[in-house]
Formats: sequence, C-alpha cells, structure tokens
Amino acid sequence: MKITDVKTFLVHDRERPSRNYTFVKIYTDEGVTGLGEAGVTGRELAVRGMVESFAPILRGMDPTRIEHIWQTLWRGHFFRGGHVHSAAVAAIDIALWDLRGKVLGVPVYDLLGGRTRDYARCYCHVQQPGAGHGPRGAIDAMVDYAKGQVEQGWQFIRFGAGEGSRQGAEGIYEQSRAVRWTVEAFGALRDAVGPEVEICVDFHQRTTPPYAIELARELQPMRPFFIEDPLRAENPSEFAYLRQHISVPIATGEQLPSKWDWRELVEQDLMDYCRVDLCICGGLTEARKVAGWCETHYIEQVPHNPLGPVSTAACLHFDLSTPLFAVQELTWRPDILADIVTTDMRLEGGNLYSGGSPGLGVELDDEAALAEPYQMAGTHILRREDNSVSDW
Ligand SMILES: O=C(O)[C@H](O)[C@@H](O)[C@@H](O)[C@H](O)CO
Repeated sequence: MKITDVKTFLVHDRERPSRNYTFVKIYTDEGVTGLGEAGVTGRELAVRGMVESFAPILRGMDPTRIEHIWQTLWRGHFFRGGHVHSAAVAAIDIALWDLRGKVLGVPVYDLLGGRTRDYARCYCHVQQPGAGHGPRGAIDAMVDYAKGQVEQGWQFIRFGAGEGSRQGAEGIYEQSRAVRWTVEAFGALRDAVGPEVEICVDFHQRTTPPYAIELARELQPMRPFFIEDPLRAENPSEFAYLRQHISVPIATGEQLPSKWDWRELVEQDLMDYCRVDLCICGGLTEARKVAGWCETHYIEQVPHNPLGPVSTAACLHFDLSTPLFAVQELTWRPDILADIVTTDMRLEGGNLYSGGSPGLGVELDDEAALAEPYQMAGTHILRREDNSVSDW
C-alpha cells in the first residue's frame, strides 16, 4: 500500500465563529483513507503550508510505517520543532493510526494495547462567554449552566480564571481584578455543585508568579481538582519556584510541541497532571511517549482538547488505552459539525464512549468540508488597562 496524497481541509465552525478546524486526510492507492486534526488555533494557514511541504515526501511511502514516517517528518529536515511543525506532524500521525486501524479492521485503542478502562470521564467548560451583565452576572450565568451540567451527570467542570472580570469590548484583563473575581466565582460554584463535583480552574498563563501564588492560596481551601497553566510555558523551571509557595495540584503543558519540551516538568516533578495536546505534540505516537515517561512519576494524563471531532476521537482512544489517565477536556458535542464529520462516539452524562469502529471511528465528507471554508478569526489581542499586551 502507498500514500497517494495528503490534503488539508480548513473548516469554519459556524457555532463558534472564532474557530476553524484543521483536518488532514491521507489517501492511498487501495482507496482506504485516514483522518487527522491539527491543533494550533489561529495558525491554521501556516499548518496547511507545512502539510503541503510534507506532501511530496509522503507520496509513495508505506502508510503502515507510522513511527518511521514520524521520524522522517521530524528529523528529515535541518530546521525542526515549534508548534506549526509539530501540529502538522500530529495531524498526519493521527491520520496514519486511523488508516492502520481501518486496514486491520480494529479500533485504534486495540493497536495501542487495548482498553484499560470502559469510558473516558470528561470535564466541560462552564463559563458562558458574553452571558450575564457585569462580573456578578457572569458568575450567575456560569453557576446556572454548571448546575444543569451536574444534573445531567457531569462530575468535573472547568472555568477560566478572571473570564468574567474582563472589561469593555476589547476585553481588558487586569490581574488583581481577575484574582478577586475568580475567588468569588469558585466559591459560588462550590456552593452550587457541592463537595463531590471536581472543579478545575484554567489560569490560562495570564498570571505572573505573585498573582498565581495569591490566587492558588485563596482557592486551596475550596479544593480545586487542579489549577491549570498558572504560568507561561516558555520557562518550565519557573514552576519550581511556584512549587515552593503553593500546594494545589498543577496541570500544564498544552502548548508544548514535543517530548523534549516536557523533560524538566516530568523529571523534576513540576506538575501533577499532564495536559498533552495530541494535535500539537506530534500526534498519538509522541503523546504515548510522553505518557510513558509520566508514568514513571505517577503523573496522570488530562489531554488538552478544545478542538473538533477528530481530536476528540484521538483523545478518546488514547484515554482508553493509557493506564494513568485522570479526565478528558471536552468542548465537542455530538451535534457539532455532524454533517461534515461523522463519529461513533457516544456521550452519556459526562462520560465518553467509543463505538469500537475500525480506526478512530471518524469519517470526513470532503464535499461538505469544502462547503464550510476557513474564515480568518482569533486575531483578538487581550490588553491591560494601559494598553500593554496581556497574555492571551
Ligand atoms: O484549556 C483550554 O481549553 C485552552 O486553554 C484553550 O482555551 C486555548 O487553548 C484556546 O483554545 C487557544 O485557542
């Protein structure tokens, strides 16, 4: 069997207009195809360019040699690394696992060693962008939504630190206001959902060390499941400084593009939960290596997944087969893009099940995808009151 072509489909999300999805499809001379997704939101055009630059290398290759193709795409050029490169490799890698499963007639989780659990429990985002009036209104809207989700069976919820404290059309983000709002919001959520439901808070890398420490200390008595990305990702050793001052569980890593970027975090126990993103960090092949490394430090996986159906399916097969897994981020719903990508996944309460179809159980309708073309989005820049840049 030989690869005949690789194509990128950029699909605009009509329900969340600030987003586009990057699907990558591999075609073979035997008619079987594989489907992957890339995950650097806002950099879709660059990823498409990177995939195009791989196409001449891929054509004619044997798609069953997944690791060899990974090594070829990663190491076959002098300039390597970074999010765009790793996301393009990721999408191709995921597509190759899907294709292999289809050829052998087995689900990808079987190729990865078989299921270690029956389903993946998930967490949902509960903040409601644009809902409610003012900071208190934003909290009330979030609490209402969270209560509904818990009634439907969700056991894990997540909200973004400071989201309801943003001011003005430009979304001015000031850390001191964000800290106060987040403490109030967490308290309201905890009162509403009770002690059993786990609450995760994404600091989204917007806090400097002193504010991250202050917020983590304030939240600790209310028992967050984890705080996520309390610091920016460029300098992992800074998490050691944070560890000296706080003791809430830390989740991080969604931006890291390869296993080498995880080294300090894993080897120095600087995180409690690993937020590997399969669609950024080199696909299933690379994420499995990161997870294996984490296993030696008892660090559980919480794959990052604010993406679409193919990312979600890849995460699900990874979660089902990975022994140390905690909870899956899920923003996809079965009705999202249902006319473009069909899947065999089933969501019951907050638990995600695979239908066990060959491959990842996803199919892209090429024509339908082309009918929902890319629209430039995600160019918004967050600022502080003095008009300086705030981390997004
Ligand atoms: O945890 C999450 O889902 C993320 O932080 C998410 O909010 C961002 O990655 C965003 O999607 C970038 O475009």
